[in-house]
Amino acid sequence: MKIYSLINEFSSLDPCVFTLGIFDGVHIGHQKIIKNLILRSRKKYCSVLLTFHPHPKEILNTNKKFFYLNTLSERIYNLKKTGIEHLIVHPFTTNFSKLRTKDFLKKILHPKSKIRKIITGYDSIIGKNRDSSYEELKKISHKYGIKVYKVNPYKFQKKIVSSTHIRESLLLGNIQWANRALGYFYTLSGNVIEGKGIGKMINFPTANLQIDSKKLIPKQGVYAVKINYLNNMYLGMLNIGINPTLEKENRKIKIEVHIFDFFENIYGKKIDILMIRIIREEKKFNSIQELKKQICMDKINIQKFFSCEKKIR
Ligand SMILES: Cc1cc2nc3c(=O)[nH]c(=O)nc-3n(C[C@H](O)[C@H](O)[C@H](O)COP(=O)(O)O)c2cc1C
Ligand SMILES: Nc1ncnc2c1ncn2[C@@H]1O[C@H](COP(=O)(O)OP(=O)(O)O)[C@@H](O)[C@H]1O
Repeated sequence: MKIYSLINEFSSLDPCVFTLGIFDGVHIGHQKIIKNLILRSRKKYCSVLLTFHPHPKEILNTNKKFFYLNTLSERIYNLKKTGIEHLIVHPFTTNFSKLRTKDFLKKILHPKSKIRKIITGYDSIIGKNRDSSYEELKKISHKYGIKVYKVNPYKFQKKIVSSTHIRESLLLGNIQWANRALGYFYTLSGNVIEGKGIGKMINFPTANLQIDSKKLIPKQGVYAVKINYLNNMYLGMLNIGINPTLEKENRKIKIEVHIFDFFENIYGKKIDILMIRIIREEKKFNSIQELKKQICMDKINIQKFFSCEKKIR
């Protein structure tokens, strides 16, 4: 896959099929659009996907911090896996957002453009006047003999799959719905940093994860997870929270994982935590012994859950 960092950098030499959107998460709805793109491009045309970064909500709603399902490199990685040939990651700026749909489309659709077909999601056109953008797109495309195909929204359990719904589900701890909508396990990746060293003292060492500050952290609580370390998969339990039992002042959210049957020192190493399901809320215990007892119970429950999961498969 070839990557371009500006629309102008991309000048297709071959006729192409084109789609555009933000694609945060590259979920099953996005995947449906991309499959359609590749299907319609097969053999005859090259496939081109135009995306934007940062997310428009991050640039336009500055009063509310925006969190991503995918970091940019994760998004690029997920898009690469779909098999598209050309990816344009154009910067999204306030100025760019002021561009009227018509003017934006003229930038990419003109008599010399090699675009032959455009695939769009049910709401994936951007531009200042977003509401009328689909009609505008059809009108302008028609003028240049470009065909426009609209892909219907993907629904799962009667709910439209959208990045916004997936973000909401993760914040509510509904990891299963989010995973089904994503088509893969929601993953927190980063390097292992030092904590307080209490984990080892209670026989539950926990690798503390430092993640990208813009990555969405699911609801606080204890989770059954899988861990990818050096391409080996382990089972484990994750706590997302403020450690109210031991931490009196620091309210910063910590992400820490105890990996089952694992004994290595992995400070500074990269791990990926694949979220499977929430087990319980984080609680404040009266003593470290009570906390330890609960973590022992968590281990039993999570191992039981994983052994049932294996039997089903
Ligand atoms: C599976 C699991 C569940 C946990 N549940 C709680 C909890 O309910 N309440 C709490 O205060 N801390 C909880 N913790 C966090 C522990 O307090 C924490 O792992 C311990 O303080 C070690 O921290 P350290 O890595 O900084 O040494 C949990 C940790 C794990 C791994
Ligand atoms: N099973 C395990 N799960 C997680 N980390 C482990 C495990 N075994 C050894 N470790 C190592 O121990 C460290 C965690 O020990 P801990 O006492 O909780 O210290 P810290 O507070 O610095 O995280 C991890 O960062 C990792 O290097």
